[in-house]
This record gives sequence, structure tokens and C-alpha cells, in this order.
Amino acid sequence: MSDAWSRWLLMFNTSDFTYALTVTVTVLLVISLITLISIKTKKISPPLPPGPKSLPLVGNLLSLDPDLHTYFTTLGKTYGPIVTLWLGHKVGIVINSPVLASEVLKHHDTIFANRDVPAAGEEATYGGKDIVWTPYGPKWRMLRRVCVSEMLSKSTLDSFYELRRREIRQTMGYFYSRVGLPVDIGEQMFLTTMNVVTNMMWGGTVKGDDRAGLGTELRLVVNGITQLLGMPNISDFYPGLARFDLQGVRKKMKVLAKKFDDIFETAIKQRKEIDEQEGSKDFLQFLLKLRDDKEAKMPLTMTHLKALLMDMVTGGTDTTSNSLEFALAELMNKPQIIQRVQEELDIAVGKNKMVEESHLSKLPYLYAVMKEILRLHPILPLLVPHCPSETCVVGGYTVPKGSRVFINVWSIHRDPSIWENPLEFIPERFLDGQWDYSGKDFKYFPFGSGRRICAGIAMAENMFLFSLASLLHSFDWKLPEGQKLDLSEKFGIVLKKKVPLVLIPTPRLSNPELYQ
Ligand code: HEM
Repeated sequence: MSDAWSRWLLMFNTSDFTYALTVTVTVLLVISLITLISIKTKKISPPLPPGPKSLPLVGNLLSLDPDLHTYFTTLGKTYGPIVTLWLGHKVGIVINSPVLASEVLKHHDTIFANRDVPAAGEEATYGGKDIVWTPYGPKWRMLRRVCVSEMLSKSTLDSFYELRRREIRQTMGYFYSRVGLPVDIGEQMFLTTMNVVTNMMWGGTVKGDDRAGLGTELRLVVNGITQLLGMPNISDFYPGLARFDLQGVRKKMKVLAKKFDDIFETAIKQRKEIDEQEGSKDFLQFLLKLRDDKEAKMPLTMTHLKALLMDMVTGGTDTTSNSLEFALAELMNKPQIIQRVQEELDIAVGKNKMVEESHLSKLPYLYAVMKEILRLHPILPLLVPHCPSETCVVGGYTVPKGSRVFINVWSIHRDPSIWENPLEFIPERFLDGQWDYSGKDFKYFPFGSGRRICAGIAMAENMFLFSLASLLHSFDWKLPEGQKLDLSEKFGIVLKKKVPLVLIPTPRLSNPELYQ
């Protein structure tokens, strides 16, 4: 068996395919081949961007590396800033330069503000009814407005400060109870963000003994969802074969999404039962009110409502917690940077208090640490793929309507022609305030840019800074005896650490009562 074929099997998890299925696939692929050849031999002017030679039937699928972000970066070095890949029947376009990212996300923003919804995404979000996958248009605008102006606005976030404070204190209390013992940083930060998000949504939280159990389970579910979303799927590349769900991606996603759907159903039922007089103010109550608004121009359906909740519990948790895990991991390699952050914290907060959100504006060096982490490990390394609603020209090449466009922010953030020592973790490069998250500069845009820019920037910034400040102010951290730091990344729609970060906390604050 050739290397490429084994990789294919590995990536697509097809070991349980039966002989009969293989025959069926072959027949269907032959039909696909005829269509593919007819598309490829059509003269396109200007031409498609350059790219590696593709094979009949499969295009470039056999040579795809599972770590797509590094693979696309290598392709960029050979073929230039814009590359074509044939993903079965689908045209994939990879953008590796700031100039072309700007053409796509700024000059042609409206055309590219669409998504090529993968089968996995459709299954996870009630048929793609959420913000992430809804096509650009009135429905998306309505969802986005609800989310950005109401749920995640600065004033709403401010009103939930007590809740974040309580959760972060609880996490610090947990670490205090584990002094001298190894703790899984990613797991704990996931739990903290999940608790904040579910609390904001419907007042739900995981406490006490349930914390480890339910938290671990929810993390597995979210991990599973993001993994399936980032996984190449035959159904997406050969739409004619989608109904067979050959890799079982839809089936697996259905099981995972059902777990959250059950949680949403229970929360919705309970919320409806609570007398409004009790005045609970969470998003669910707000969304249920919107849903009952019969006058609304673009009504919010129950499906939209649940799809929005799904965006919050998946998009709002894994992104922030993985960024925090990368941050602590990079810092473990650079004790002098930890020292500088702690000095800043000791001046702004003092060692006789815990960090409050009001301290965050006095921590410019910590802010630079966050920016540098999102440069070196942009947590959505290819953004969420965009999809042009009409054929257009980018960088002098044709980008066909319906193609899947990957903006490789990971490679732009590590481009040596833009960044000095790009592979080094150097927060100082952000101290002059030159870079922000607005997406205006296509050399640095970890949250994306244009109409589809991340809807949760304020919350991400808040949770990241508050958590990291608390972790470094309350504790010193060390690796367990004999363990080496591993900073390698694992590709997925959300980038993860290949090896979970396990560290041992030692309290820094003199008064043990602060940790209670
Ligand atoms: C470190 C944390 C985070 C990072 C780096 C991040 C980054 C991103 C990126 C790169 C995109 C895609 C932009 C594009 O397609 O061009 C995105 C989309 C999105 N993010 Fe975030 N995100 C983070 C946290 C959050 C949080 C906390 C929430 C909400 C609670 C959130 C909600 C969303 C939503 C709803 C979208 C889809 C927007 C749309 O398609 O209109 N994100 N995010």
C-alpha cells in the first residue's frame, strides 16, 4: 500500500470500509471523474491559481497532510501566495499573503462573506442555522445583531462581571486545593470558560464533584465537534456521495450534537417554567422573548435559538481555553517573561488581593503576551473557510463561485518578511500598540476581518486576560519532574496542543484566605 493511500485511510478513518462499499465508491467516483474532467478541461480565463498536479478522480486529496495549516504554508513556498487544490470535485483556494487576504476579505468582502457549509457543520447546527454557517444576507444579519449588539456587547458583558469573577475564583480555589500536584491546564480552563458561557446563557454551572466529570465529558463533546468540523470529508468533496456519509462524519456529529441538544432542551424547559417575576437575566430568557416577538421583521425561530446556543458553547469555549493553554506553555519556556508579567501584576494588583477585571487596563505587558500568543498560535489557523457567492478575480487568477477558500492566517503570522524572528515568542513586539484585532491590517488578524470577523472578540479578550492574569498572579508554575515541554500543535478548525499541558501550582500570595 502506498504511503499516500495509507495516509488517506488514516485521515479519513476508513479502516472499517467493506469491500462492497469500495466497489460502490469506485463506480460513483468514475461518474465523478467524467464531471471533474469536464470542469477541469473547460478553459477558464484568467486561469485558476497555480497548484500541485492533481490526479483524476481524487484531485489532490491523496497528498493532503492532516496538519493542513503547515501543509498549506509549504504549498505557498512552492506555488506562491494563492494556490489551487482539487479536493475531489471541489476547488480549494489557499491564500497565504496579506495582500491577497485583503483582496478577499476587504475588496471582495460581500462576495466572500459566505460559507461553504460542510456536512459536519450542517449536522452540528440544526442544518446550518447558526451565525457561523448561515449565508450572508438578512438572516445572518439578524443573528449577528442579536449576538454582537445584545448578547456579547460590552455593556452586557460588564453586567456579567460578578459571574466571571466567581468562576475564576473557583478555579483558583481548585488549583489551591491541588498545590504540589499536577493539573491539566487545558481541562481546567475549558471548564472555567464553559461555566462562564453556560451561566451567561441560562444560569447553568458545573460545581463540586460534578466539575471534573461533566466538565471532562463536555470537553470531549466540544473536542469531537471541532475535530469533525476540521476533518476532510468525502461528502463535502463529492456532493453526489454526501447521502452515503461514507466516513460516518454526520453520524458521529449527530451523536455529539444530541448531547448539547438535550442540555438546551432541559434549560429551555426550565427557563419557561420560571416565573418572569423572578427576574433572572440570562441570554436564554432574552432569546425566548425575541422568539415570541410576532412583530419582528425577521423572526427568531426555536431552531435559530438553539443554533445560537450551540455557537456560544462551542465557539466560546474551545477557542479561549486552547489559547490559554498555549500561553502558559510558551511562558514555561520563558521564565523571564513570566517574571515581567508577575512584576507588572504585583504593581497593579499587589500581593494582598486577587486580580479584578478593573486591573486589566493597567497590564499592558500581559496584553502584549495575549497578542503574541494569538500571532504564534492563531487558534483558527485558516479562519472559518469562506466561499465566494460569484466567480471573481483575486491576484490575477479566477476564484470560481462555490470554491472553499482557506485564508492561512497562521502562515501570514509566521512570515519572516513581516515578522522578525517569527518563530520566537516575543511579546515586546506588541508593546508599541501598533497592532490590534480590528482586522484592518492583514499582517495580523487572529480574529479574522470584514463582515465575518469573530463575533466574540470582547468576551475572548476579557476571559483570556482575566484568566491568565489570575493564573500568574496567584501561582508559580512548574513542570512535573522529568517532563519536557512540548509545544507542538495539532490541526483542527480549532488549533490544539498535541500534548496536553500539565503543570504543578505553588501559591504566590501570602494570605491563604484569598484562595477561598
Ligand atoms: C481566543 C478566542 C477566539 C478567537 C481567536 C476567535 C477567532 C475567530 C475567527 C478567526 C473567526 C472566523 C472569522 C472568519 O471566518 O473570517 C471566528 C468566528 C466566530 N467567533 Fe470567534 N474567536 C474566539 C472566541 C470567540 C468567543 C468567546 C465567541 C463567543 C462567545 C466567538 C464567537 C464567534 C462566532 C459566532 C463566529 C462566527 C462569525 C460569523 O460567521 O459571522 N468566538 N472567531
